[in-house]
Amino acid sequence: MTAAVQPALQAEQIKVQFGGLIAVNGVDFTVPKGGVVSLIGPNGAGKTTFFNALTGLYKLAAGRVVLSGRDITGLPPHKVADLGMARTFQNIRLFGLMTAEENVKVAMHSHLKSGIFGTVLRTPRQRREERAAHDTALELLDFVGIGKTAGEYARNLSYGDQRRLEVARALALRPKVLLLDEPTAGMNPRESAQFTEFVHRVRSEKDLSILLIEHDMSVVMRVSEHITVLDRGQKIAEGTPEDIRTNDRVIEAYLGSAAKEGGA
Ligand SMILES: Nc1ncnc2c1ncn2[C@@H]1O[C@H](COP(=O)(O)OP(=O)(O)OP(=O)(O)O)[C@@H](O)[C@H]1O
Repeated sequence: MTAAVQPALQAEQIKVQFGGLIAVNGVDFTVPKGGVVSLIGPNGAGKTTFFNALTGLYKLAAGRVVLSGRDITGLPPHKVADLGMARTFQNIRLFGLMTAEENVKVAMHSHLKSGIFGTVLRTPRQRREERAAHDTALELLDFVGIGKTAGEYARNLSYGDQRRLEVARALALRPKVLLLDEPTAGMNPRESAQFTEFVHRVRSEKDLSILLIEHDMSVVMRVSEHITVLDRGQKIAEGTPEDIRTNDRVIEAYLGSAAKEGGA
């Protein structure tokens, strides 16, 4: 018998509580190695709270998070990022008055060796690292398709390019798992259509696993191999895009008439 491949991320019985409100209640969730999986559900279902619980931003009331076989439950967000889980945010969080290149370089800091004194004193080692960081930042910007914007202020980039920059910044952490929170929000239809191909290219060329929260059903159905549906903090369904599209409970809670009409 062959051993099962270890999942990239495993969350067991996740529970998050805000005072009397249980925002996520006993959710089990797995991101297979190399997979692209999505989390969907109506507004307030608990999707972002679940992301925040996985990445250490919120304290768990119960449950366990395992990243590539390592228990990361209760670790702070920077530690979780160092161990290989990077994310983007629903509301873009870039440094608007820094250039695209600088935004990526800031994220690379945890991988640089010379630290703050090297930065002040500019030792030869620090200069070498700076050159390497510059090259890597440009490579990542090229990779996400915005190489030409390296010297521009982040706040001057188009919405779609800002989203790409967020992905470049997350990739600078060299993650094993990439979490994207509503990555196509604000994108125009052409950008959203290109996004599916982009996600698959990131997954295969950067050799990682991707978990996304996404409201645009045409994107979800095209991009995902597996979908989990939350409603009021609980998992109500999971399966392939086809399973989800035809699941009565999901249609009732979330997809509504759009799915019945084949529009989702
Ligand atoms: N920091 C917080 N403090 C208190 N309640 C919160 C907090 N964050 C979220 N909630 C509540 O938890 C529930 C789940 O919210 P969450 O934002 O996770 O849903 P969501 O599925 O991401 O929704 P959306 O699709 O609108 O982003 C909601 O009832 C919300 O009001």
